[in-house]
Amino acid sequence: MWSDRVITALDAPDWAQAREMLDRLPEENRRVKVGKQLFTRSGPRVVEELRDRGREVFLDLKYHDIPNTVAGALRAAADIGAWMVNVHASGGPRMLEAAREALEGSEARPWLIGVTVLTSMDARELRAVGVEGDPENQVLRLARLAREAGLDGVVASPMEVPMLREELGPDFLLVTPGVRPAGAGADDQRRAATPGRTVADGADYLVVGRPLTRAEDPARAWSSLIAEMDAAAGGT
Ligand SMILES: O=c1ccn([C@@H]2O[C@H](COP(=O)(O)O)[C@@H](O)[C@H]2O)c(=O)[nH]1
Repeated sequence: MWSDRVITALDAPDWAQAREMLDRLPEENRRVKVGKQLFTRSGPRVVEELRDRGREVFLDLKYHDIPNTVAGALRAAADIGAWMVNVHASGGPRMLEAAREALEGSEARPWLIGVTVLTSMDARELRAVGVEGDPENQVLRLARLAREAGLDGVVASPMEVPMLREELGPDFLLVTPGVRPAGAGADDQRRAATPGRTVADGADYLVVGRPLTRAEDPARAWSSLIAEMDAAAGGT
């Protein structure tokens, strides 16, 4: 079902406004993402409220710290019932391995995903933090690290999906923010593509925020997103 492949980013200032966002979207939108702003303001009860409403929660806190600290945070994320969690792959192999080990034996183990290069960054910005070359090379390097450490997949932009599929095979999860319907503004995203292209290229999950949550009619925006995904996959 295409609806299960969309993760809606509930980027709201607090739970009351996140709930309003959710209420304007169809019930079939089962997968949602809680990020730093909402979690920092309203805390773990947001995950509980969303689960009570039948939603699966990608807890997008992008942990990036020493191995021991990341491991502890991930155990806490699993305890509160996150369905998907993530860490920055640039935290390095020992941190990634500690992350994987921390989740072993969790009652309901969340998917563990590595963030590669933020979709807001282009080659110029990467250079500013000391990484030469184009984002694709760095994405591949970090995705390989994530896979070697036993993570389930990576966050990357839609533009890297064909390359990652070819290099890492069909079973490694590709989670893609930076999705923009044709004609929509890119906002602060720099490596973006349309939902149709993202699906046709083989992404597993599309993370979509503002194009849905800031649409005048979020339910209509949802329907056209799903229709575009369906058409791109040949109506399967
Ligand atoms: O590289 C990344 C990693 C995470 N994100 C998050 O995804 C959503 C995208 O929201 P839009 O409104 O559709 O741009 C947002 O919550 C980011 O924190 C990302 O964009 N890029």
